[in-house]
Amino acid sequence: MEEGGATARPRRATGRLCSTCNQRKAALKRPKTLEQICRECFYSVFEDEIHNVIMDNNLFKPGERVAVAASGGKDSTVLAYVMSELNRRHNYGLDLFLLSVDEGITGYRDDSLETVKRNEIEYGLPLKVVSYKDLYGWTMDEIVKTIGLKNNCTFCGVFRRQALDRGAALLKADKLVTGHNADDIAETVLLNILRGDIARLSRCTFITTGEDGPIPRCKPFKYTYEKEIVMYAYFKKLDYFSTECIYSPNAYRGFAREFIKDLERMRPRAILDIIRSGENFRTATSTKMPEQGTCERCGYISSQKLCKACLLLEGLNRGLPKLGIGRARGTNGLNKRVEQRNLRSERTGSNIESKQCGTLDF
Ligand SMILES: Nc1ncnc2c1ncn2[C@@H]1O[C@H](COP(=O)(O)OP(=O)(O)OP(=O)(O)O)[C@@H](O)[C@H]1O
Repeated sequence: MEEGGATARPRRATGRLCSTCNQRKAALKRPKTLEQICRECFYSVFEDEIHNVIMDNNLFKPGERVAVAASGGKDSTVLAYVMSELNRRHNYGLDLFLLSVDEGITGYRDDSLETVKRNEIEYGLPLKVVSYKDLYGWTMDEIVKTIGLKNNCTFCGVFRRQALDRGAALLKADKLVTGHNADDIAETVLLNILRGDIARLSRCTFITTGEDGPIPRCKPFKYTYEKEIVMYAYFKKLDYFSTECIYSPNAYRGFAREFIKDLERMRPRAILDIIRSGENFRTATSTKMPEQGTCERCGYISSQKLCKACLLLEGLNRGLPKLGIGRARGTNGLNKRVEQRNLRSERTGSNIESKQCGTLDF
């Protein structure tokens, strides 16, 4: 078990009094601020910070139906728990639901869905499960059998994004919330810089996205550190699933993640500062940004004639799985060029995108 990683046990504080209440013994060192703090005060600051983020950003309105994207992992389990606590405590007046996507990964998602089903009962939140098999006709197991491990995260990320929207529509949800945390966002800022992806860089720090699409999605954990989420889940003894996806050998993203963890070890604020840099990033007015339209085939939002999910699906169904892999840089009509380039690489066996990468959109 890696020290300080997402699965690490909290570091114990050393016999001092809690720096917040000055009464109880400190039980941990808060990763975000390095304060020695007792459990009770940790729960309070953790929950209050999330409540303040929700209020300051007007994330919800009373009466809204909110789907919590629940994978069974630590982030979304803590999110479901904290959302239902805050909803009750502060009378948000929200109708909360759990929404899970079954990607069809045997030995991984089937097990984590069992966790979500237990949480459905424990938290009293109705659960809706949508599957890749039903939506697209393919499970990830079948996709990986066809395309191998390379690029499988692209299929999974693109399909999941749309599956969550479709599931939220079935629930008639007004908003979708995901468990993306501060570390995830800092990592995505870095990856978008490394890829020179200006369009995504400029929107990846937004706390709410997709307001012009079918269902806005929000990230209440935008400023919440992963280590604190793990500690919270650990101390509260929440029931979550902690195995890594069996198909995610994403070396490039992993490198960015490790880099951020190293920075955090030296200076915990580094995570917040990377997010702030992303927030303050401005694009030159001369930079051409993609125009949002709808997919000709499925009607889902897309900046191209066909959305990425339809392009990937067409590739799978035509036996040309590399068809939709790679990046169309935003301008209309590029779909065709990406398609032609990928068909060429399909024939020659080379691949234009050597790194595996899931979607960098939240
Ligand atoms: N299969 C899924 N079904 C529903 N929501 C999902 C699913 N996979 C991911 N999500 C949502 O997207 C968020 C980020 O997913 P990611 O794959 O980065 O997982 P993670 O950081 O390990 O989060 P978690 O600990 O919740 O699994 C999750 O917190 C969750 O809200």
